[in-house]
Amino acid sequence: MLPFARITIVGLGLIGSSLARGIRTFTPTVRITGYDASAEVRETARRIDLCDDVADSAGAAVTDADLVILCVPVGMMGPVAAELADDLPAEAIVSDVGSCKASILAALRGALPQQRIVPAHPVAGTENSGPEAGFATLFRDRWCILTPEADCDPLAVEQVGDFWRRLGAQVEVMEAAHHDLVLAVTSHLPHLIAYTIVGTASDLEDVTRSEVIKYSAGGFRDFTRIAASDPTMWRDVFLANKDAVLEMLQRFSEDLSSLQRAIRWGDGDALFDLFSRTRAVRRSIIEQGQDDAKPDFGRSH
Ligand SMILES: NC(=O)C1=CN([C@@H]2O[C@H](COP(=O)(O)OP(=O)(O)OC[C@H]3O[C@@H](n4cnc5c(N)ncnc54)[C@H](O)[C@@H]3O)[C@@H](O)[C@H]2O)C=CC1
Ligand SMILES: O=C(O)C(=O)Cc1ccc(O)cc1
Repeated sequence: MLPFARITIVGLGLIGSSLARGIRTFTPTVRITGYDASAEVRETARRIDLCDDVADSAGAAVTDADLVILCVPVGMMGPVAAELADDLPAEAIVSDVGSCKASILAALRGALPQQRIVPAHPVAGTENSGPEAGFATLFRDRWCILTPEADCDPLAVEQVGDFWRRLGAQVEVMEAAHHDLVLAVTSHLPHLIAYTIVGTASDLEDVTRSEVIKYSAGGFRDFTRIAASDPTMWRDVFLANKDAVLEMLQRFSEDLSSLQRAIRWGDGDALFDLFSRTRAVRRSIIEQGQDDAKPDFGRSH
């Protein structure tokens, strides 16, 4: 039996629209209601028939929901939860898809003190945004990490896990603070590095900059894809996961300094040893089937 009959998605961008498409494809009997603060996005959602209903307010979207999934930028999770609180059925489960978890859990709990809340983070995405960027298979063979409070109703956790498995995801349960530390190094720091490198290149004087574009290949090009990610989303992630990101950035800076020293003193062995270790990391990722050979971006939309 399906865990939920009526699902409301708040925020119809990349992740919200991928959820709507995934639900339609893999659990077609589920009734989907959508809401987005942007009238333009609501209009697009209606035009492309993303949901069964598109409501004109957050409250109206949730009145008969079994599951409400918040798919808005991290900094808007608390305000949106407060906006719909009065219209939420007492038995509805509230979830979200935010990229960091501890601050969102605190914000949702503050706005919805009595509600069953099962936060989630699908570790799947692209650099694109908006209702037309999503696709049904985005979550297939990707992790979805659930970070419920210790005293959360186990049935609610099981039902939300069941929901994500039906979209093709592999589900893991973890403490919110631990999630934030792990994702700080595997996702947030890489984005910060990409923003920095592309920013540094674009600060170069005009002539050089045109050469940067002309000869951009391999590594730099890969960084530009990540650095094209949504500015609102990533501003919120860094502000919300400040402590974990600063901790990982400190370690990264120390490691970068030691590489700088190895280059300055011609310590080829140090460089070779590190590059051999990192090559092994890449190979073990590929062996586990989490590689770019089956990327999010290359999937059929
Ligand atoms: N983009 C990615 O690759 C991934 C994003 N996430 C998380 O998913 C969430 C959504 O990200 P995307 O879908 O990529 O962003 P997006 O920018 O494509 O969509 C966000 C949508 O939320 C709407 N919105 C903003 N404030 C709102 C409010 N107060 N009420 C209702 N709607 C509102 C916007 O109008 C927009 O349509 C973020 O929390 C992000 O951290 C999680 C995994 C991957
Ligand atoms: O586009 C990429 O390379 C990503 O890393 C996608 C992504 C962005 C944010 C997340 O919280 C999870 C996945």
